[in-house]
Order: sequence, then C-alpha cells, then structure tokens
Amino acid sequence: MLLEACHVGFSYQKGSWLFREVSLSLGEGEVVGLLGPSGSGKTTFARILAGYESAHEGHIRLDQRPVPSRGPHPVQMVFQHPEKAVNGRWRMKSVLEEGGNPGDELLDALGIEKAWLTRAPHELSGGELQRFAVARALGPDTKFLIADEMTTMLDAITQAQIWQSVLAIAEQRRMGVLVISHDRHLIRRICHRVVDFTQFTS
Ligand SMILES: Nc1ncnc2c1ncn2[C@@H]1O[C@H](COP(=O)(O)OP(=O)(O)OP(=O)(O)O)[C@@H](O)[C@H]1O
Repeated sequence: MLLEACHVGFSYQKGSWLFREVSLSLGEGEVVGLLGPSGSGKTTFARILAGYESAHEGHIRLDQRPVPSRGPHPVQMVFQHPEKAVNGRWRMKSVLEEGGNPGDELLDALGIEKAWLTRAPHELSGGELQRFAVARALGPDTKFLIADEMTTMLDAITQAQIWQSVLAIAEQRRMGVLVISHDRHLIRRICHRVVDFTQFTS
C-alpha cells in the first residue's frame, strides 16, 4: 500500500499559503522523518494526511485512489499530549475500545499493564497514557501511523521503549510511519529517509 501527498497546499488565511506543492510518499513498512521549523505546518500537513483537514490544493491518494471517507481511517495520528487526545472522564478500557478492540498481544507489546485499564487518564503517568494513545491508533485497519512529536514529553528510557515497540509492530504489520520531530538524533536513528518541510514553505 502506498500513501501519497500530491502537490498539496493549505492556508489558514486567504491569500497566504502555509505550504504548497507538498509531494511525498510513504510506502509499506517505510519509516520517514519530517523535519522543519516550528510553525512551518508539519502538524497541519499531518492532519490532512489523516483526514482531519482537507487540502486546499492537490490531493491525498492511497494506492492511487482517494482515501475512503467511510469506516476507520487507514492513517492514524499520535500527538505530543495524550491527555488532550483522550476523554478525561472515561476509564482507559473505554478509551482503548474507541480504536477497536486491541488484543492482549498489542497491549503486551506496548507494555500496558492490565491494572491500568480500570484507571482514569489522570491516574496514569504521561508515558503510560501515551502507550494507550499508541494502542488506540494501532487498530487493525491502520496502515499508516503519524507520530507527531509522540515521545517529546517523555524521559529517554520511556521514549526508547515506546519507539522500540512501535517500530517492531510497524515492521511486523508492514505499516508505514511518518515521524515528525525536532529531535534530529531520533530521526537519524530510526528513519529510512528524511524529508525537509522547509522546501514547501515560503
Ligand atoms: N486552526 C488554526 N487556525 C489558524 N492558524 C493555525 C491553526 N492551527 C495552526 N495554525 C497556525 O499554522 C501554523 C502552522 O502550525 P502547525 O502546528 O501545523 O506547525 P508545526 O510545523 O507542526 O509546528 P510545531 O513544530 O511547533 O509543532 C502556525 O503558525 C499556527 O499558529
């Protein structure tokens, strides 16, 4: 499966493009880094790939066809702040079920302990909560994962553990991963290739 952005442009303000002519592809099992200064539009572009926003010019293609608008989206995102991405009143079991029903194997692979399932989000550490956000994003229909500063807020050990799990799962499922990060060391270590977003901004 191939995810492609073809000549994508977007603006929040009429007459002022945030970025234009973004063309990039993400193949099966590929890990691609996206680097660029703060405010250049990386998150906005990721939201377009994941179907939260529409491109103002150009388009997104999945195997050369429009991305299906019904059913679970094949491109899922994990954000920097998991606490903003989960309903604070739900127990973690319900949070997980939003993304389908992840099997025990996935929970084990991400180091999610059974005892955490009955807790509320505020009863978990940032790293524990981020593991749930990852598990939720890795439903059975997910073909591509966008990690938008996924481990920026976490300590080095937790960061390494989460990436090790995610990369192993991605490899096993032949999933493509787009890694958005300001951490050049992380990008250099885990990505097969790197795209510099500044080439698409003016
Ligand atoms: N909903 C919105 N309405 C108006 N402007 C927005 C909106 N969301 C983001 N922006 C602006 O668009 C620009 C790009 O934001 P975006 O979050 O996509 O950049 P980024 O490259 O991901 O930044 P960072 O590396 O800091 O996360 C910023 O100047 C931001 O203030």
